Amino acid sequence: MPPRVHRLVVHQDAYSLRQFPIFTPAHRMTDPATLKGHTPMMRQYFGLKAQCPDTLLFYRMGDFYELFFEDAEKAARLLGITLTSRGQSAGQAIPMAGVPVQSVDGYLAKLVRLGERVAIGEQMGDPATAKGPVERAIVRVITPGTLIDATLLDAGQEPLLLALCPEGSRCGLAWLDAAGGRLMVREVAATTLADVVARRPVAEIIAPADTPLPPGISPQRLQHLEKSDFQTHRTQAILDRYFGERLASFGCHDWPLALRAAAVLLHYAETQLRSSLTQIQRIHPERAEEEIYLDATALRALEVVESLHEDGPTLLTLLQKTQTVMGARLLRRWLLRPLRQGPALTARQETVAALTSGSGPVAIQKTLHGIADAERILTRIALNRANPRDLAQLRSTLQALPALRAALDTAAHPALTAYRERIPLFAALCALLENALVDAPPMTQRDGGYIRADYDAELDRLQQLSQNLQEVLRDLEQQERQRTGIASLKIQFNRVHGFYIEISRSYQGPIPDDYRRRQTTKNAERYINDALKAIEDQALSAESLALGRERLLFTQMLEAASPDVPALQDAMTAVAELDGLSTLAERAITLHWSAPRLVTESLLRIRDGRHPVVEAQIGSNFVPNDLDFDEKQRMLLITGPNMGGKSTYLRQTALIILLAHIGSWVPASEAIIGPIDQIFTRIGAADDLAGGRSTFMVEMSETARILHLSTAQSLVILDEIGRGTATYDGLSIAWATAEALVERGAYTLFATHYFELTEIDLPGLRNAHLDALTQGDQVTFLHRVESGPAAQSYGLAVARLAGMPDPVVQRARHRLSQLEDPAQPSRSDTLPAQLSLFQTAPHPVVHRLSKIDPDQISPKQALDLLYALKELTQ
Ligand SMILES: Nc1ncnc2c1ncn2[C@@H]1O[C@H](COP(=O)(O)OP(=O)(O)OP(=O)(O)O)[C@@H](O)[C@H]1O
Repeated sequence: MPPRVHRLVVHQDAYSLRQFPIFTPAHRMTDPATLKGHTPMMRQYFGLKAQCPDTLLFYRMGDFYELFFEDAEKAARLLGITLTSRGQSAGQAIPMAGVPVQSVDGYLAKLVRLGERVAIGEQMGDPATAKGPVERAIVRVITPGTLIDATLLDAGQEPLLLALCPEGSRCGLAWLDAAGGRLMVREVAATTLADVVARRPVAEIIAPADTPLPPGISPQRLQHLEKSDFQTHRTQAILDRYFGERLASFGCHDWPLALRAAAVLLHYAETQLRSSLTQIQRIHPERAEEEIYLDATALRALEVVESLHEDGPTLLTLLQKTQTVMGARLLRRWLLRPLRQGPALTARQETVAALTSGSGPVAIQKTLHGIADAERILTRIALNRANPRDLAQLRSTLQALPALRAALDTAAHPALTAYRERIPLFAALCALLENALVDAPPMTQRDGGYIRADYDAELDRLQQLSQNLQEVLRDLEQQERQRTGIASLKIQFNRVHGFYIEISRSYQGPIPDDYRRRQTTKNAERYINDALKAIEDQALSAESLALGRERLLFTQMLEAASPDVPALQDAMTAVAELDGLSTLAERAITLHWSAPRLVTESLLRIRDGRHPVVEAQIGSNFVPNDLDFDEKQRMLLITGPNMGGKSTYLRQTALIILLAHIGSWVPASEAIIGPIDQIFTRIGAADDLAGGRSTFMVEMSETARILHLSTAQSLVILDEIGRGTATYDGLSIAWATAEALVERGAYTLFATHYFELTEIDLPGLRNAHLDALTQGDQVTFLHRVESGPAAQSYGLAVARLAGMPDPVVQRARHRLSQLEDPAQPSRSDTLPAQLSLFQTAPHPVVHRLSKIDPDQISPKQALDLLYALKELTQ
């Protein structure tokens, strides 16, 4: 089936539900011929479904959201809910599945995690007054890339929506973090698009029809839109509506494709959310020349934010001591996008330095405790989707600000005073929230109870009325007991059936004439009479008036907060930065790190460098090592035993450089670092069977990328390349790669088990090895990097250490001595011939058979050969 292409219609007016542009493709069910014979309600359902054909439609019916037809079957499968059927429409039973409105969030969260899109069809009219089915409308479409509700979002994650706008050899990209209110853009050569997309996990992608699926993205995540949606005249109107004249000040006017992507992105998101994205105040251009490029492979191999093993430690988990979730997410963003030397990085370094001096970071950190996830709350306020608890959390955030500012004042350091200026107090808004909201408001407005007593006289009056009712009811109960003589009679209330007079079944006497039956239960009959009905009407109207009044007051509060949203967003950005930076300061002190020196000369000098994550696990047993690269000395070829610490040394160098470029201190006693533009890694064996690439193919394509893209300012880490193929092929590839990188002048750490490579004699290349001691068959790793090549190989000792059976180790030793001793039969007799790329080794039996000529051997020789072949199969 060809992919469905949606069309977005550009609207320039303010948004309202009714005028909202909807995707155009018509659902087959809206065909008048198909609709014939269906009930009015089902016709309404098909009308809504036609607006959002590729979604699961949650159709509100009273206290449930119902799904019908294929949606019901799919939801039943994905959510494990019961599939039933509802009456008949057009002569057929309608498959149906439903979820209670009260618990819908959990189900939505699950569907969104599975990458599904859900349309919410709400009841808009009053069921009591509606003729025919009550009016319904799609109030929003929930998609994985446009989440803003706290219940659907993981606090630590930032689901991103990405728009692509390719044209010729270039492509514009725009990412939206809808909940955080951030929009980032970039423009790249089409050849690097796949890399740039892979670097940042995205929840959903939109692109013009025919755009191929970027690698690693599941087809379900990609939405194709009409190409015309990306045309400049349409996109410009959207940008004008959002940013007007300010657009020119964002510094991305020279990126027309990125701006078009941004516009389509905004329009797509507002179409799903059915609201203008007023939380988006600006566009952040991401310029390649400002950042250190670390591709997805390097991020994975270095275990920066995700471990290669389930729940394993990462650099992020080591750093993640932030006080707020905003700070936690920011730290993650910093790690994914390290900065090159420049004012932004210098400012972070200066703040971290300021926070490590004086009374240390703890004074600031203590004041951050009460601060909630305010940036997401502000988005919900901007979109009119905030709930009472959101406002209470905003209140506690505002209440924490004076102490934070006081702590910044006390620190009296220019770097920190600058932050003080970025965090105003919002005293009026804080006072409003303190006066209006109860201490612990409920999550939803549904049942009221979130506005403080004494805040509004009218609300107090209405609430008084409904509370007095308790007394009135008690009086009536007393009266009725006396009048009827039924001692067990009770007057009660429940939400479904309202007020009732309950008479237990144990009472067998006559029931008063004015009692009308309301409900029968197992143990009792429930009645109502005129007196109780009058009280009920009064109560319900007082209650609904009070609820309405609370809603009105809440809306007024949101309106009062709205003008402060942009300034509050800026303040929260400053708070998140302070949290991130004070965490880096705390880590620097606790983990005994030192401030790196970023210099403009071409050099890398590390004294006593450590791998921060390995050190966190083994503590003082970690052996620090140095590294010295300068203008002349650019490559280190590292040999040494398995388990000696080669990979650890390689990775720690990359991590130290990464940490230095997020503004952090580093695990070394000294680090002097010249300009770095990119970090590349080729580590470990990973295949990509789903992508149709073998281990060796992955290894070669990663190496090829490094050879194409690295420069004299790049750090390149190569861990045993060439292993995945025949020895001589692998060795030759490793050799040629090493030579190419030396010529390129990239800072290269090259770990290898090919001792032959230590013979390369080129200026700029130096040999080093990881030290180990052997005694008999025992090997002790010293984990110290020493200069010169390793003296011997320790493979067999390590194999024994790993528990290989003794006979196998013995046999290997024997084989090794044969291979190493030139007097022994030549290699070509004992080993199959060297294999070239992509060939597989023939089985020894085949090898032996290929050498004989059956016409030339006697029956006796044939029998001997048969026995020999049999033995080879053992
Ligand atoms: N500097 C060090 N100090 C203390 N222990 C270390 C150090 N470096 C590595 N180790 C320990 O040695 C183990 C093996 O290290 P690593 O994986 O770096 O070895 P390797 O030489 O790359 O091995 P192989 O060649 O088999 O890949 C690590 O898991 C760690 O526990």
